[in-house]
Amino acid sequence: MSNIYTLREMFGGQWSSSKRLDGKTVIITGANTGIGKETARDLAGRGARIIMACRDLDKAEGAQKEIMEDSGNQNIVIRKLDLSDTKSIREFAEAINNEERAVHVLINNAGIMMCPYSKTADGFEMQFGVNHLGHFLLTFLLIDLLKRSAPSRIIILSSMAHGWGTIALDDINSERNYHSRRAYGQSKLANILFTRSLAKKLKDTGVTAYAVHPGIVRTKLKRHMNLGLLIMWKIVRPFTKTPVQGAQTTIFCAVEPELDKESGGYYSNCRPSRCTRAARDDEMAEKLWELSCKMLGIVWN
Ligand SMILES: NC(=O)c1ccc[n+]([C@@H]2O[C@H](COP(=O)([O-])OP(=O)(O)OC[C@H]3O[C@@H](n4cnc5c(N)ncnc54)[C@H](O)[C@@H]3O)[C@@H](O)[C@H]2O)c1
Repeated sequence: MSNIYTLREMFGGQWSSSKRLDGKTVIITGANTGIGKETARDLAGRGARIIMACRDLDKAEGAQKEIMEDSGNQNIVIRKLDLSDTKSIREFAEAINNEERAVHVLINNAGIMMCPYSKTADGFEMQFGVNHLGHFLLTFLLIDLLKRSAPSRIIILSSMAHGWGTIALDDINSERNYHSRRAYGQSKLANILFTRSLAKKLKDTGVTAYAVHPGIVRTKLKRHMNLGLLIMWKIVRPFTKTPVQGAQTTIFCAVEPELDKESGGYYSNCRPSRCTRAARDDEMAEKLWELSCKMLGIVWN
């Protein structure tokens, strides 16, 4: 990685704000566990209508009940969304477009990390397919509603692991060259490049976009980590964040009024952070945009 992160950037960071979100609607993907669930709990406590976009409805129901009890907010709904299947994404977006008058915050949170090679229902490499392409399509399908709801925000969970990857434009689905750690890095790099392109294309629409590194957080995300990384994880564990701490930068990007004036940046510990040179490559961001549209068979200028 070409970046050096300070200890505070990697492990620290607290932020607090009493800002309310009454009357606002927030969609959070992967809201039944980890960072997504804690984000949902916090924003529910601020009065927002929360749409939990989840793959596993049984797990989501447990989380919904818990969030309702904790926040006293009954305006928490679950909708089925499997980001590894474009049919499911289209069905989810169609329901939202038919049922919701407005969406003020879209939080593209769901993710998988370092899984063995597999493909989505549409034949895309799984990490790129779920972490980037699935959210790219979801954002595309909701963008008109987000524009009509402006001021509105799109928050995309990336990672400091974006430094592990490059975008393999010609070889994105290949099993032959698959490397689980690099593929995760590639998908998280794509998250930042997508955020940058979104900010440019949405200029003057009232819709702003932010990429987030949540820190190193104690969630189930690490289930596919290899031995080397698991040993490293054990060493740094005392310095890692709880899911509540890990949710703070997402919450900051969702509610901080000052961020109305910014778009396209990368945030960690509730402030702008450094990303790698590859993540600031606007030419690559444009190529990735074109590739994503081509793979998904959509036109989005
Ligand atoms: N935990 C960390 O240390 C860390 C560090 C950097 C970035 N992140 C990012 O934060 C985000 C949240 O991760 P987390 O740590 O809370 O992990 P987690 O495993 O606890 O939660 C991930 C969520 O994504 C959902 N998901 C996975 N595949 C899905 C699919 N096909 N369709 C719909 N939902 C799907 C899961 O069901 C789960 O709810 C991810 O994007 C991750 O890359 C996490």
